[in-house]
Amino acid sequence: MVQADAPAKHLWRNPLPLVLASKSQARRDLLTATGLPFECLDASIDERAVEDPLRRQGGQAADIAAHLARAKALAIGARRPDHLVIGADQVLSLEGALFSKPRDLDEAADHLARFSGKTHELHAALCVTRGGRVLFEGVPVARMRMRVLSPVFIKAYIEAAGTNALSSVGAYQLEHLGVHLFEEIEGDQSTILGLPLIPLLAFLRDEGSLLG
Ligand SMILES: Nc1nc2c(ncn2[C@H]2C[C@H](O)[C@@H](COP(=O)(O)OP(=O)(O)OP(=O)(O)O)O2)c(=O)[nH]1
Repeated sequence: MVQADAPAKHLWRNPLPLVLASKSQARRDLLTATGLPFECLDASIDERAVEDPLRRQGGQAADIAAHLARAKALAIGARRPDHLVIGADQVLSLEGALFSKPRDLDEAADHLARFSGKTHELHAALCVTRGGRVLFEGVPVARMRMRVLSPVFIKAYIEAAGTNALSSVGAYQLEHLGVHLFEEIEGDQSTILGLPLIPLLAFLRDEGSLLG
């Protein structure tokens, strides 16, 4: 799918559209908001095969997210060797423990109970490749101070959010009901939603594909 009539196509200097190596609706929506022409392709990599050895070696959240973002971009880059390909990945860390997307609503409730009253970090890795070469990498971090959540609130929140609580690493969608969970947020909204747009657009301007 290439965004047909990209609103910001006049800013785009590259004859080829961007490629987003992702199945994430949040990432697709974020890149759509930039108005740039892009195509979406699901990288479908075996994330466990990348992540598990790194976790066994004591890999940190940022390092694991960076490896996964790079693997996704390179996987799709093999199918689009002339395009700029964007890979992204997000890992949540809380006091050294790493969290992935909850598998079911019970686990989502368990995650929220563990995050309650504490500050967790979202490590949002971004990687841009072309022709098998990594051109840009970065892992911006957002710090999310969650308010103290009662078990009654968590139950009601999970019932209201439903399966949307399973589509993100923190069991919340900040732009929807997730906003009820927080006392304070430090970081860019696009970093929190999983595709850091500010550093991405800065790279694209420096690289010459985007009008500066
Ligand atoms: N709508 C929404 N999504 C969020 C939020 N925070 C994180 N996410 C999403 C973005 C990603 O889809 C997901 C992070 O999981 P991953 O980095 O493993 O990506 P995912 O497997 O979803 O897609 P991908 O690997 O890019 O095909 O969480 C939020 O506040 N709102």
